[in-house]
Amino acid sequence: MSEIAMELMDVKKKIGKKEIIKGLSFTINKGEVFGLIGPNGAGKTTTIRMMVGLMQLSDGDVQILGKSIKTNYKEAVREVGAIVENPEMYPFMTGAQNLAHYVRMIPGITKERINEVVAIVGLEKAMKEKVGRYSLGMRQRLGIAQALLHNPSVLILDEPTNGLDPAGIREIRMYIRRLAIEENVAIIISSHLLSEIELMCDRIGVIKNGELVAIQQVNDKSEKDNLKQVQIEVTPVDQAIALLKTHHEIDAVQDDKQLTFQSEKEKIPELIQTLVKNDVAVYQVGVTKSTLEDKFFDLIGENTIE
Ligand SMILES: Nc1ncnc2c1ncn2[C@@H]1O[C@H](COP(=O)(O)OP(=O)(O)OP(=O)(O)O)[C@@H](O)[C@H]1O
Repeated sequence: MSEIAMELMDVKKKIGKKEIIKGLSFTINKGEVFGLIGPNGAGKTTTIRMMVGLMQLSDGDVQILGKSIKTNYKEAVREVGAIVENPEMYPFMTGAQNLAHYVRMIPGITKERINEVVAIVGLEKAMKEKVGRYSLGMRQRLGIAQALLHNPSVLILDEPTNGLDPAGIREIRMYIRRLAIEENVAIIISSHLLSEIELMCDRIGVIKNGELVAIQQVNDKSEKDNLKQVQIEVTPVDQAIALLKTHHEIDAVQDDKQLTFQSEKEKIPELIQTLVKNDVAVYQVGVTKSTLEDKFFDLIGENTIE
């Protein structure tokens, strides 16, 4: 079973009277690349700011390696590396000087670790060059290296491909995938572009109006083709969500009175049996062919899907 790196538990955010995030719950595993996607204003940045401890939660909790961001802030945040706003880099200094400058602020980072992260993002040869001469993609990679220095369990990147040309996007994608595998970190990426994120993520969570509307596996093509979108109408809903999670490792999402999740068709009777055996009343079971892309067309509108 995969190890959970981060768990969002009914996370809510209210600013003034407006509820911006309305109860987000999902988990991200070590070694997994998780995409958070949704239209502009959906709540991605707000969610990420809460995940990294830059913004307080109004309700719920975020746990990183089981450490609560509310009750164990320092230890929880220690496990997170992030690029939320553009990382501060000095163009007149070389890559190596920038990292050395940054390291002065965090105790315990060795020279070996610096060399290690530089190698992970493939910037060995550019270390002696001034950052002002770097391409945007190289600057992003240096930012990623910086965020990795303290060996975090979770790396969070807000719109990492913003402003990059196709070659830069390809580069970042490659390093992100490599990072998840080699360092076994959980990587969370936000974007409003499906086409970009689909290629680098294992799973994608779709948010709209501060709510999670779908979670979908993406990278494993064979599995993706075999998976069905299942909707069930059940009570009590919370119990059904918990049962699917503990017995079958399924992340079900509440969508009005229904629960939606992905499953292989052959497994559906078994899932329903678990629910019924545990006194959950099942009123309806539906299977649709709706794909993630269809959802995006509904959600985001055609013109932003490339
Ligand atoms: N400080 C604030 N005060 C009031 N409303 C806010 C504040 N910050 C964000 N919002 C609102 O919260 C909602 C979510 O914003 P957020 O920036 O998290 O969305 P997003 O999905 O990251 O969008 P984008 O892709 O445009 O960055 C928006 O409707 C935004 O107007």
